[in-house]
Amino acid sequence: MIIPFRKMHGLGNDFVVLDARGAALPISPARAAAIADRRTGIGCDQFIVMEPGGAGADLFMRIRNPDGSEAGACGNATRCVASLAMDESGLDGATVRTVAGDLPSERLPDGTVRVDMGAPALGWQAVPLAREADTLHLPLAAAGVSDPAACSMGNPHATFFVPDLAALDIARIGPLLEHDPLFPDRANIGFVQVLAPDHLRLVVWERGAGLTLACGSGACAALVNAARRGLSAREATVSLPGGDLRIAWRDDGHVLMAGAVATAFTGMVDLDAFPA
Ligand SMILES: N[C@@H](CCC[C@H](N)C(=O)O)C(=O)O
Repeated sequence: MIIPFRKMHGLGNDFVVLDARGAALPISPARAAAIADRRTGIGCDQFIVMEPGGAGADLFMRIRNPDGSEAGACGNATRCVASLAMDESGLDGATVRTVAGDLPSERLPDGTVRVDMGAPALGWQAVPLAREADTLHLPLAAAGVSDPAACSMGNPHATFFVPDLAALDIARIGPLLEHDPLFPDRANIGFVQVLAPDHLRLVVWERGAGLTLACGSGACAALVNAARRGLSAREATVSLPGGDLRIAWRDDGHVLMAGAVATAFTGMVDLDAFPA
């Protein structure tokens, strides 16, 4: 079965996007993982399938990591597929339905796309954690880092605050922390250096994906956790290796994320060339 795909990205956090709105596609976790693999497939940080949205949504977005696991949220992919939906409708707004909820997006005058990621969940059961703990100060540490804060943005995040990101070996400690028994569903692990109350520098070790150039939900979690700790304002620029996101934690609890999106290229993929 040969079908078209799009390669999209938000700040270098890249996605293979398939369109299953017209007809269901035979995508197993193994097939998604093989296509997402940069050595054997097209390669991407997340494998995205657009499905029919149903009433009240422009489309449903299914998210898989390169290890085949399904994720509840992907902020950058949400902005990418919302941008596609807006291109199709000619409107400046679109709602993307995910397993974690409906996410309204809008195109801003400067061409960037802003998504309302909803309210973070701050309770330990919601993250989720394996046992009761204060999500503002998790009992968790690894070489050079300790005392993270956690929240869910529809997916689990822990955020460490460090004086110098360059001093960390994130490729070594990231996987250890992702798989810590405190996280029954594993977790995305963010490392934040506070540059100013309105400017955070962030690197994320993503669950099921590893180091990425940007993680939208991780940027939201970083701002939420920094603000909860009194380390930042409720609105800040979050600088990631791939570029900047503007994050605002509104007084009504919703977190807004704005940034660039792009289509890198389009092509055709033979699904039968990958494991069923
Ligand atoms: N890149 C994403 C997050 C993708 C999912 C994550 N790895 C998970 O497993 O929760 C983003 O932009 O939010």
